[in-house]
Amino acid sequence: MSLAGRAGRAWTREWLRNSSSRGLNHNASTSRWSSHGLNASTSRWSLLLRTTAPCRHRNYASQTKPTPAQLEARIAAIPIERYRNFCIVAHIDHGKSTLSDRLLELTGTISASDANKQILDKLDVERERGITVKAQTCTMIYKHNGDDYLLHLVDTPGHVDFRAEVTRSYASCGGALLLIDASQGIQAQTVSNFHLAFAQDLALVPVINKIDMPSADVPRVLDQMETSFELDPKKAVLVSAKTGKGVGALLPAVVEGIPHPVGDENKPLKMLLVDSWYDTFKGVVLLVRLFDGSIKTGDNVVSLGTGMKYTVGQVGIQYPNATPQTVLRAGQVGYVYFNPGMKRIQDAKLGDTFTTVGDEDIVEPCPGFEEPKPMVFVAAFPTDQSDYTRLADSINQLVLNDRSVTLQKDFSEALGSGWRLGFLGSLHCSVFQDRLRQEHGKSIIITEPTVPTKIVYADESEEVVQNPALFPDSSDHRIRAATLYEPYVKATITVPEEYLGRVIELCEGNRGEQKSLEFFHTDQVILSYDIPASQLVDDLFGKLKGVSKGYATLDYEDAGWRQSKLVKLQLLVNRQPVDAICRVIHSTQVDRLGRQWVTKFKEHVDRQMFEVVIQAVVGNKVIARETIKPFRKDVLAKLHASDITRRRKLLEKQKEGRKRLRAVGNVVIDQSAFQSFLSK
Ligand SMILES: Nc1nc2c(ncn2[C@@H]2O[C@H](COP(=O)(O)OP(=O)(O)OP(=O)(O)O)[C@@H](O)[C@H]2O)c(=O)[nH]1
Repeated sequence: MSLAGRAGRAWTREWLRNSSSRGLNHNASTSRWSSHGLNASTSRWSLLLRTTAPCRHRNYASQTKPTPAQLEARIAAIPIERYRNFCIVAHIDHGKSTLSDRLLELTGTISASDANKQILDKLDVERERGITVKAQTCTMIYKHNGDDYLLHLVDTPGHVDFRAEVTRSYASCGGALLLIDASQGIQAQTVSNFHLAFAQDLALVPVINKIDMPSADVPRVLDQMETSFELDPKKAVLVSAKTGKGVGALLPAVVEGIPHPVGDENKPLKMLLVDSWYDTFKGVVLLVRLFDGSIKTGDNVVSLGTGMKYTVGQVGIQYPNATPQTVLRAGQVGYVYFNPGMKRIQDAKLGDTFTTVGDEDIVEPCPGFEEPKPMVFVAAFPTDQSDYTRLADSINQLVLNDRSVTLQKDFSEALGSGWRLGFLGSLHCSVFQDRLRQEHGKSIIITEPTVPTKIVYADESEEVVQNPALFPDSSDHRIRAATLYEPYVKATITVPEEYLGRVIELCEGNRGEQKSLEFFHTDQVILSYDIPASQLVDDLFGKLKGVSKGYATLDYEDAGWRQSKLVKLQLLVNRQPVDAICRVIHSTQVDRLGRQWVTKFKEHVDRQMFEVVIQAVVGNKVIARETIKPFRKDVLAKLHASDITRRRKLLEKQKEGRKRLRAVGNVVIDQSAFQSFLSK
């Protein structure tokens, strides 16, 4: 039976609730590009263009781009019945950004030369990695059967860490293009995106992309779509986003298959805050969806969430860059910023509703979005403490534009002052790390990613510990009577049957618990596992790719806390804990990790004038130990054998030196040792 049929709407809605409770909410944004001196709104769209090869064989005639005055007049003449708000959702790399680019060209919103200019202008983490981390939006005008249609397109990120971007995009859309790669077929994120859209009653237009590839197998994908999602194969649009083949049929399918938004321009303003980003000159810019009413420069509006009042400075649309408009109307998606500008990104609460001052009591707020919940934590320290301020400035700048990153000051005996940062997932964390490393090179130390732990004490009080160094020691009597919990995820894995055995072995080896296994095509399997989040963070995705020759795909959602046998593993150097090297892990992993730590740390510590003992311990129990023999400086080499007094004096001095260092436990370890140890 199909996924849709089997699961049913109730199940899917439950799935949606769970996935939104994960609170993924990435907002990597534009000032990142602004820091390179780029215009914020121009750069937002650049992500759409970054992976796009110039279209050499267009199979469609693109429409011409109107002047700003023509644009405004044309938009004003379009009734809400001819609006279509839609997004493109797909598994990672199935071609969303490339297809979006083709649609922009087709509607005359960009020209090939615009695209090339932007491609040349941009250099950023997403482009280097070829992934989208941020939903990008754009308005287009499309002439269909003689009438203008106002289309609002959202290109969503494919990677699971940025799912909140997709969830939020759905709030401003009436439908979605569900894009599937003709050679790969349905993959993990196709399944989860389908469920998300299905649960929100969104109209779906199935699109099969990459039909130009020699390995494309369209009948197979059509069959998968029908059996798994009960989608009518006859409704699928077959395209090559790369060559442009078939793309001309897509927008008629959007106009006919996706319903127009519902709203009344004459009612009081009801405006949902979908996204926001920081601009150095304008302050916080809001991406909004108008449900009712209209908004224009000079209007006084109020946030129903915070009660704060603002005067509108400018309204406009992304076309594809910020294009001012006189007015935004019910059903439209556009941007708004205030004058004076909103200063703090925290004041822009995603999911908040705005209305006109005076209408607060008559407008019902929209349901809103869940707050983001960080899942992966790392600590960052400057290698040289004199770099602290410089590093603080750039971390603050990055966090200002990515509200889903949490930031706290941290201090480590070993590494000095630094910060503890929380992220939505491993990719989110590594994109941020890359960004910091690009700017600071070897002058930054970043600790291994960890997940939080929940402690429920005997008196039923609870504590969530994000920094393992602050996890109570086993000598603390309260922890001995406490119950410990670790976060779990529900992982959905798709894999060809031939790798099934190895994937199951990997999941079980990572403490996974199988929930279901089903074939969704003759040789394709969907597996569902409950897995500890700590295992996921420990590069489960990379390992999965390894055992399946790159064919397995993974998607996950928060599955809450589970009771677990956790212990705190610490690294001691001459009996002093090295607080930067400390983990709360499952008891079964202690021996392996303990041995690994001491062996690896030994490699990075130079011999000293005294013996250095490296231990991995759980409480008082030593799990593994390594010793670095003292470096016996041959102070006597040059002395004549008969000079006994001088010989004794020198030996005494050397012994004294060793004793002093040992006595204070002050093993001098070069920071680069931590850097080499902590970098994988
Ligand atoms: N042969 C072929 N390649 C394509 C086609 N569409 C996209 N690609 C290629 O597939 C790769 C991924 O395309 P993107 O548009 O970045 O995919 P995406 O889904 O936006 O990626 P994420 O946003 O990171 O999930 C790029 O190398 C594209 O050039 C197509 O129709 N045919």
